[in-house]
Amino acid sequence: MPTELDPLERHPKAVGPGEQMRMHNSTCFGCGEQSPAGLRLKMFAGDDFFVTATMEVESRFEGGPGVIHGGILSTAFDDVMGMAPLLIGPSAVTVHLEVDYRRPIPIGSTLQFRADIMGRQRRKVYTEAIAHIGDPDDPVATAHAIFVTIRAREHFAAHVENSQLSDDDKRRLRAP
Ligand SMILES: CCCCCCCCCCCC(=O)SCCNC(=O)CCNC(=O)[C@H](O)C(C)(C)COP(=O)(O)OP(=O)(O)OC[C@H]1O[C@@H](n2cnc3c(N)ncnc32)[C@H](O)[C@@H]1OP(=O)(O)O
Repeated sequence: MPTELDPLERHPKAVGPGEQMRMHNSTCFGCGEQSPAGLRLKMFAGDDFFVTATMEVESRFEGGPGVIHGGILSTAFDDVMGMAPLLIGPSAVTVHLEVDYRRPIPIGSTLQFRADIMGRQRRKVYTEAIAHIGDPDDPVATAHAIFVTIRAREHFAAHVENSQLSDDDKRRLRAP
């Protein structure tokens, strides 16, 4: 992370501490309620610059026998950390993601996430996150990611047609 950082300020329209974060896209594989096979992550704004989330480790997420698939875990980290920039400004997309897997995560467990904004420099937002099963001081995995803020309408304009969103939602996204 660079040493020269911009000041962090909570966005006036960000949801309040303790409130559920609004889905950034209802058909998102990570947090969307309309994603048929998604992770259905529920996320909450924390104080200052962090978000939390929980995820039931369902048997459909299995990788090795009886444990979570590493790609599923990194997807969850991506989405939880990707919500954090919304506390300080516009939507942002991942440009870099790294995950450290520390312990096997059993099917049937409840994973808890916390993602913190570490700093911002121009459009780059630096985040770190932990996943734990009850004891935040003993994480089962940790992650770091860099997000870059975008103008969402412009960024997705060429792709909205491929979305699972309803035609009405697609029209709303395209509206000026
Ligand atoms: C409806 C609402 C939905 C809201 C959507 C919210 C989704 C959140 C949850 C899901 C997150 C995802 O999975 S997102 C999906 C996966 N990610 C993506 O598809 C992103 C693909 N990448 C891109 O489209 C592009 O790289 C952009 C738009 C992010 C950036 O391109 P750009 O606009 O031309 O900007 P560019 O100058 O290249 O980069 C800006 C700054 O970032 C730095 N930068 C760029 N890439 C990297 C990198 N890999 N590692 C470090 N730094 C990087 C540059 O050096 C520069 O720093 P400096 O010059 O300032 O120093």
